[in-house]
Amino acid sequence: MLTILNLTKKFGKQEVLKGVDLQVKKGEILGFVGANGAGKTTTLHCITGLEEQDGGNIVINNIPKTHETIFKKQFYFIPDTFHVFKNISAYDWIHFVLKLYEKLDEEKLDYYIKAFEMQKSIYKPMGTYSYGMLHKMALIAAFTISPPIIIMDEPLNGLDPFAVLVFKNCLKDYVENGGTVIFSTHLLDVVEKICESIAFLKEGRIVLHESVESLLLEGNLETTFMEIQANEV
Ligand SMILES: Nc1ncnc2c1ncn2[C@@H]1O[C@H](COP(=O)(O)OP(=O)(O)OP(=O)(O)O)[C@@H](O)[C@H]1O
Repeated sequence: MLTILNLTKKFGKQEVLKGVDLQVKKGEILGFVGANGAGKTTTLHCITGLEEQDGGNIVINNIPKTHETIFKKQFYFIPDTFHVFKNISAYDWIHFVLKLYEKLDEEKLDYYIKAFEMQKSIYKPMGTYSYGMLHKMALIAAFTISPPIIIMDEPLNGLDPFAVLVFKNCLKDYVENGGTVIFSTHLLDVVEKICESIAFLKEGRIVLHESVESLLLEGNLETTFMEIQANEV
């Protein structure tokens, strides 16, 4: 579903991505982990076009990133920071996004608004929203669109325990219906519970991409993380 080959990116003289190679299969939920500053957000921004890559190829659902218009409809990206239109209601914003994706489905939208218990606040201006509410708004848009792949940068930040549970259930349904997910996180217990696989990014390269099940046979994810950090690349 997602193929990244030899992705490179520099900021000034700093080589942040040194040749990222990653394949995510259809139906996979991939936890994307790495130390602070490893380059996770940069990788996600290169995939989604928020940052221009220096080199490498990115293909989603057999469509190369160079076919920009159609490529952008293959994914929905939830960033870790939101650029908010302060006076626009979340409801209007979601409608706008759904129309862009040509996926306006009122019934499905209502379903997710109710699932995340946003019935009361969805008509309020986004400028009045808390960080967690903005995350829920983005999740409602993502699940309503149900694109081939949902890409998320630390999606659980700001979510209360109820919203986390709803998120997990929606994710399960989405994947059972053919969706694919990649999300960055520092929460290894979440990866353990909901991801099929995990990819470790270290110093600009993927150093391990394995099924969670097989890693758990060898130990816990925390130990694996610590060992990877301690080893030479
Ligand atoms: N716009 C930018 N300009 C200059 N340097 C940047 C920029 N964005 C990121 N960097 C640098 O690139 C490196 C990787 O940053 P990135 O945000 O991708 O890491 P991360 O793995 O997502 O980190 P964290 O887990 O802390 O969120 C860091 O050293 C960061 O300072």
